[in-house]
Amino acid sequence: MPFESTAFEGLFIFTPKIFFDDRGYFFESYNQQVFAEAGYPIQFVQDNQAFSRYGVIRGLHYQRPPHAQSKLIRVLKGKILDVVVDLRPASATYRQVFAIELSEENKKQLFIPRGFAHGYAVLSETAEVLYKCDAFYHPESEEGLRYNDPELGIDWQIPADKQIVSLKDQRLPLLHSLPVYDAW
Ligand SMILES: Cc1cn([C@H]2C[C@H](O)[C@@H](COP(=O)(O)OP(=O)(O)O[C@H]3O[C@H](C)C(=O)[C@H](O)[C@H]3O)O2)c(=O)[nH]c1=O
Repeated sequence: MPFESTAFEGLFIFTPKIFFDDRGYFFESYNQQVFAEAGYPIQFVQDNQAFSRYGVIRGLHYQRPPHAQSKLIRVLKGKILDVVVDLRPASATYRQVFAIELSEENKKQLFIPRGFAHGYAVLSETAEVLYKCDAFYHPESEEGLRYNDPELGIDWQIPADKQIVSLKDQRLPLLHSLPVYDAW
């Protein structure tokens, strides 16, 4: 089925219907009406695209309120481990981690509501990641969480000596020192 909920409120997986024929395939990667009719009335305003090679870990990032972003993540080429951390204090899954493989092959997409830190690790030789955001980039509001925080114990599926992480991300705060926002 196209929409699969998760144990995390508002976090869901979208798998588009693929139309195959002898030329190849076609699918609607996003349709605002389909999402709205499924109960997800979303107004995306910005599309992002990132290319990375094996071992790159980007994240864990978010924009603090009132510039928080919901995101719809998909992989055009390659395979990633997509990871989110629930930063919503009122959530039953507060400070819990959800991870999923998104790939060119499975064509799965992950919708991430506002209030989550987001990151991904590139598991293939290279990966091309596309994602839609429902709020504009606001660099002054950018915050983040250390990808290898022992309190989270995320298995990025990349050997430590192969991990490629920006200096900025290596210096992000740990979960216990993160500001807490009650409303996202
Ligand atoms: C996010 C963003 C970045 N930029 C510029 C700023 C930098 O000069 C350059 C690279 O940015 P950054 O190093 O923040 O890129 P990522 O590490 O991939 O950041 C993303 O990583 C995780 C996975 C996310 O979910 C966020 O969307 C985003 O924070 O692109 C822009 O011009 N617009 C943007 O929306």
